[in-house]
Amino acid sequence: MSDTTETSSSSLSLAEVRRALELEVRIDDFGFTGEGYVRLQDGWLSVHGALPGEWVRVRLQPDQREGARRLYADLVEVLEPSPVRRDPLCERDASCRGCQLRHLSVDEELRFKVRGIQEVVEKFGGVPPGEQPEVEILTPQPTARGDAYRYRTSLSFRRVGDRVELGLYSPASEALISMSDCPALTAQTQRVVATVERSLQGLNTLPWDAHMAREVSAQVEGFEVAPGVEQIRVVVPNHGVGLVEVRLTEARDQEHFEAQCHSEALAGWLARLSEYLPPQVGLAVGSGSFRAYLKEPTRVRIPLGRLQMEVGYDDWIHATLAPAEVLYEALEHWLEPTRAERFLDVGCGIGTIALMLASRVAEAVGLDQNQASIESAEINAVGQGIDNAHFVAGGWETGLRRLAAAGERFELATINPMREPVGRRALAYLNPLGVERLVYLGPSPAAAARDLGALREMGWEIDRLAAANLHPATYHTMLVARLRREV
Ligand SMILES: C[S@@+](CC[C@H](N)C(=O)[O-])C[C@H]1O[C@@H](n2cnc3c(N)ncnc32)[C@H](O)[C@@H]1O
Repeated sequence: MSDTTETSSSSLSLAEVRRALELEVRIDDFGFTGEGYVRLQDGWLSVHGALPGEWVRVRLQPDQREGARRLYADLVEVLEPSPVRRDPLCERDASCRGCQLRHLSVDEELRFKVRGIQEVVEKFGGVPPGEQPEVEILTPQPTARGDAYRYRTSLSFRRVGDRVELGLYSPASEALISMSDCPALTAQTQRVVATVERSLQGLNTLPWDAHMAREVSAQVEGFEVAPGVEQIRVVVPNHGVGLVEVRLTEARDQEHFEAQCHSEALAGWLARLSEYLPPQVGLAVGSGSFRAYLKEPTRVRIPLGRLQMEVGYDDWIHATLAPAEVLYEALEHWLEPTRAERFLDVGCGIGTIALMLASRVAEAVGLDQNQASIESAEINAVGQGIDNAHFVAGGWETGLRRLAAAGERFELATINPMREPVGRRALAYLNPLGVERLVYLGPSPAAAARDLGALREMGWEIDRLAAANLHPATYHTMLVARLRREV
């Protein structure tokens, strides 16, 4: 009996798919995370890397969950390619899965992102497509291959027998996926990753302290993690000033952390790595809340538009530069600020938006729950000579309530949360704060659309929408919405 089943896909059932080793199927549409999916009689089949309309040969992944309505298969061969398929120009495309849309033309990728925004605004925001403003696209120019914008990457490290590996875990590969020539990284970041990778080879021959090895090594899927070294984080912005942080397995306390740092083996390797790194790239060792800097600079400097932002290691910051600059530029334009107005930056992080707007408004105030970021924002205000921007620490609800109780008023605001909705209770303070124009920047479109739904019920109207392409070649999209309220 042949292992390959040929059939028209939607007539298949989950049980039939489970029985087949390989199948030939027609892909129906995109799934939420950019994978191709096939509608089955009683469920779905997801195929990473397959495009709608394509006829493909797929192999069912092993160990699928009993009773699941969604099954997963790997793409074996594209038998009839879609006209919008492009060469991914990346050898690891099939195994890495970091860029889910790398095989899609840029125009189609942007259409996919616009459609995603329309769908969530309808589903969670309660606005039918016919009543939505047209979804604009905010994307770096030129989009060409849509790559090489990432200047930050966190890589795992492990030792497998005689080999060392530095890279990313992938559901499609046993080995860590090397990032030293990843086309999504800027050339400078690639170079530093390659340097660290080369220097890591030396770890194999280091005389690890037996006690330390016992203390900090762990077994992960049968592989021994290198004693002491868990993860390596690399940040290298445009003009080359960056930092490599070697993350040690969790330290119990300061003493334990220092014992790890000073172990002869690790210290030797770190000294060697420090010599290999370009002069502007600093080196730090960290573990949970402990960090020691071995080589300056201790803070990263990031050019953003006309600002030079200093970023501490506990601060949130975009992982891509050129797309973030496009977003900030659009934001300034969308807010229509005037010198008579006050501006509130909710979820201000290191203060980028407040500082960018400060010269165009009477006063800018930033709110964030991360005390370290508030301190960075203050440093950045002083560093840029801006004296009409102030920053306060606080959570969404407590922070906004405190501002409202103090009688503060703002005509303009931005809200920029992480991937969770801000929630109705906190959003309700925007009205007593007097906010009239609001731009919402939502890294999770579904979460953002829930907040938009809540705001609409409080009298806000969405008058502009955009899909911001902050992570080209991936399915990630930021929802940007401008809202107005009659006061
Ligand atoms: C996506 S970052 C935005 C940073 C900033 N707007 C920028 O453009 O660089 C989200 C920020 O929201 C803050 N945040 C997350 N949850 C929060 C909460 N419950 N209350 C206040 N701030 C919060 C985080 O600390 C983080 O700095």
